[in-house]
Amino acid sequence: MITLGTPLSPSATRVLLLGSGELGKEVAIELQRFGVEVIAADRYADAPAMQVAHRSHVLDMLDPAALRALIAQEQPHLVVPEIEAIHTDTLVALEQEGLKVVPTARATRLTMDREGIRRLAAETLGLPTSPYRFVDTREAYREAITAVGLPCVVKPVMSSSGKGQSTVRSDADIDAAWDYAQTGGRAGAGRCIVEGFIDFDYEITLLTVRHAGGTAFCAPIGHVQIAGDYRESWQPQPMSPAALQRARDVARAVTDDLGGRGVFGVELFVKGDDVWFSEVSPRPHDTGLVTLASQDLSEFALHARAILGLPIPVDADDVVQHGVAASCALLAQGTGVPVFSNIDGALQSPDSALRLFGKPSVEGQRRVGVTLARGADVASARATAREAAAAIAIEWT
Ligand SMILES: Nc1ncnc2c1ncn2[C@@H]1O[C@H](COP(=O)(O)OP(=O)(O)OP(=O)(O)O)[C@@H](O)[C@H]1O
Ligand SMILES: NCC(=O)N[C@@H]1O[C@H](COP(=O)([O-])[O-])[C@@H](O)[C@H]1O
Ligand SMILES: [Mg+2]
Repeated sequence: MITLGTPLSPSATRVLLLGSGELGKEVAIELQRFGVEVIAADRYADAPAMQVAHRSHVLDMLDPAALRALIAQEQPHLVVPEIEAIHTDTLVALEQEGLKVVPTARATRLTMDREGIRRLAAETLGLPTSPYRFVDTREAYREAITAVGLPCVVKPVMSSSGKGQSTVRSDADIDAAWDYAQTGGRAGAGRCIVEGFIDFDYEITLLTVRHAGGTAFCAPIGHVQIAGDYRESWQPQPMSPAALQRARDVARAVTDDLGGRGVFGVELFVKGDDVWFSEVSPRPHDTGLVTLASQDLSEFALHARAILGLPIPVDADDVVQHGVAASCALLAQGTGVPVFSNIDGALQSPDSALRLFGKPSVEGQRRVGVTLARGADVASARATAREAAAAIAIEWT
């Protein structure tokens, strides 16, 4: 029997979000709907999830002392990591003292660092991945490129949304890719992965939910990435039965090993019936924003239910899906505080929807919203979502 308290009272069920971006915002909303007391933390003030939380904290979550102090102060019943910029060894230590981390502190530590999850998947679980090397110096990096071959993909071990990531296609790209990896990650200069390029037909995110009643799968989500960052996603991605079965087998192997409860975004490359494991988020995934339109319980609602130990309605092992839907990231390019216009134009189609994240400012390029659309097929849902995003004009104040 699950009990939930009343927020802001001594009986409250307190959840601390470590990371308060757009994904955390939707998780916070779903937790609020259950009357959970939500505490949001991030590196900057007025982050999206902070705007819908009961209270918030600004800190460097990579600083072990600051992270420990926050957890000591808030005494959360659950800690929900939301971004790849957390001192996870502190979470591992605190879990030993009784803290509950979603899905587990070990899963958070392994997936926070590309080396942990890659070695687990490829070397311990024996799953197919791209060939790879980890490097700390420019010299080792050059040797790794020779060993792995061109084209290859270079990424800081601690990064996300393509930050610090480049594809090296010719010798001329080699030095710039190293320099960007040293400056563009979420945790400063340091170790990188060099991955052989997989020439896939398409890539998917397989949202996998570990919940009180077992493991459930959402329909596969197809997506397009540019410079390592998601631009469009759709669900379901058509797949051969063999490829879908392999994808589920890989997702089950990885998530069984990581353990705990919650949504996992298992990223896979597919060519014909072959499937390669790429990486996994032990939490809702940006490409899974499409589930805000395609599923009765979005990936955020599923995460909230799963981490609270609540039931997930499934049909066999499948999460119910309404039909074809798509999402398109709204990117802002500029400096300052964005103002959005022609929202009415963007929402002309009865099949479209919009989420503006409320990020307080932009410097350079930043994802600030997403459009959602349903459609008769993938092509029309994508077109509607793209048109809605393109209709929005951004000005700066
Ligand atoms: N080895 C590879 N071969 C081919 N394409 C790749 C490879 N590695 C990455 N990519 C492309 O770059 C995208 C982003 O890579 P990856 O998921 O590792 O980065 P990320 O920064 O962790 O992104 P996110 O946090 O958004 O998932 C992939 O979805 C894929 O399109
Ligand atoms: N691919 C991972 C991903 O999409 N993470 C989402 O982006 C936010 C950071 O955005 P920001 O860089 O604009 O602050 C994170 O907090 C999370 O919500
Ligand atoms: Mg990824």
